[in-house]
Amino acid sequence: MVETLLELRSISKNFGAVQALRELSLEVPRGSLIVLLGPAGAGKTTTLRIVAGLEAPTSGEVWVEGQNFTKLQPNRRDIAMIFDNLALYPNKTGYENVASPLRLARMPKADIKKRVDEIAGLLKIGHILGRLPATFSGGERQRVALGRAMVREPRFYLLDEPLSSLDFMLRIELRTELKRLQRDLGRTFVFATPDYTEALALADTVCVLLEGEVRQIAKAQELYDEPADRDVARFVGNPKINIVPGRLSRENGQASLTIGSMVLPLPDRMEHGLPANLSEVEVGLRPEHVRIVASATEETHRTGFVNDLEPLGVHTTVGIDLAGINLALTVAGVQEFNDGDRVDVQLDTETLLFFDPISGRRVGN
Ligand SMILES: Nc1ncnc2c1ncn2[C@@H]1O[C@H](COP(=O)(O)OP(=O)(O)OP(=O)(O)O)[C@@H](O)[C@H]1O
Repeated sequence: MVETLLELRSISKNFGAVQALRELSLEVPRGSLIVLLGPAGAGKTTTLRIVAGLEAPTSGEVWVEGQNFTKLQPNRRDIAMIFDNLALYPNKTGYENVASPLRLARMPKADIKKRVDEIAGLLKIGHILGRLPATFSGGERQRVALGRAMVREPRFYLLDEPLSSLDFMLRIELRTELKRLQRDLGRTFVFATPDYTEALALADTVCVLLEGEVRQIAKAQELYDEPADRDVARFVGNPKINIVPGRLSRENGQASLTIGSMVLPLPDRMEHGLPANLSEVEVGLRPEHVRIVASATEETHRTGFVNDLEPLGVHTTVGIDLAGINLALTVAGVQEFNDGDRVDVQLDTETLLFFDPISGRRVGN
């Protein structure tokens, strides 16, 4: 069994009238990479600061390796917190920057060299270690800073949007390296980000924080396929999921779904698990689940009209009016459409998501 390294037990945090966290519970197994995913203001930084001891929870407890850390001084926790704007010593070489935490800890020189070389190899910074930071590119600077943070071996690492100031390509490259570093060295990471694709690329497990509450803890793909509620469904995925009102009905054993002026037969499998007393629902359709077809020939085919177009390079988002409702769909490549063009589409009724319109919780299988 994998040991739980960090456990947050029902953490709440109020800043005056603002409730930043509400009964947040989370377990982090040793050697794992957990992503805290949430938009700005969701409470990610507050959570990390509470774990690091920089902020006290209003209620709840922080347990590390089976000990109650809630009231322990930050400097006695032996937890590293890594931010986005990591600073380097400008008048020390790359090597001295990376080595500095080990020198402070009075590690023997030969051991320091071994550790720095290992980290430098993993971060591909061996060739710049002899230079001063002023000569580094942005990416090199961030790599050296990460090297300095990773050279020590604290209990675990808290990373607060550590890549957010880097440009897109560099961010993608460094996140892959961070993941490899974490795996190869067997370290434990709690990584906060507002970016779902980053979570997808990095995480073993994702904890979705919305408005200070844990809404779902799951594998990244599961958040996409089986979101716990409407808000998670909306937050995860780009372009955004279509969520439209619908009505379920059952006649002669056949379930159907009415959206706008359209009635769609539902596969038997879909009906299973939908509460029998629920007729008004909200229906979630991922943009890729609405497909353009050559002509409307089957029961699940419908005709709509283009009312919006957004070319995004590898794909184009096309807005259509379908039976009085607006839906966004994605098509590969750059597509030539004009406003008002007629398009025939197929709705993938197998993959529809249903939400209770009042609670927002997902219902059905
Ligand atoms: N010291 C503070 N005093 C008052 N309110 C605070 C304080 N720190 C955080 N908050 C509030 O708590 C909530 C959560 O903030 P937090 O910084 O944890 O969010 P976040 O998810 O990290 O967002 P971001 O991605 O913008 O950093 C916000 O509403 C914020 O305004």
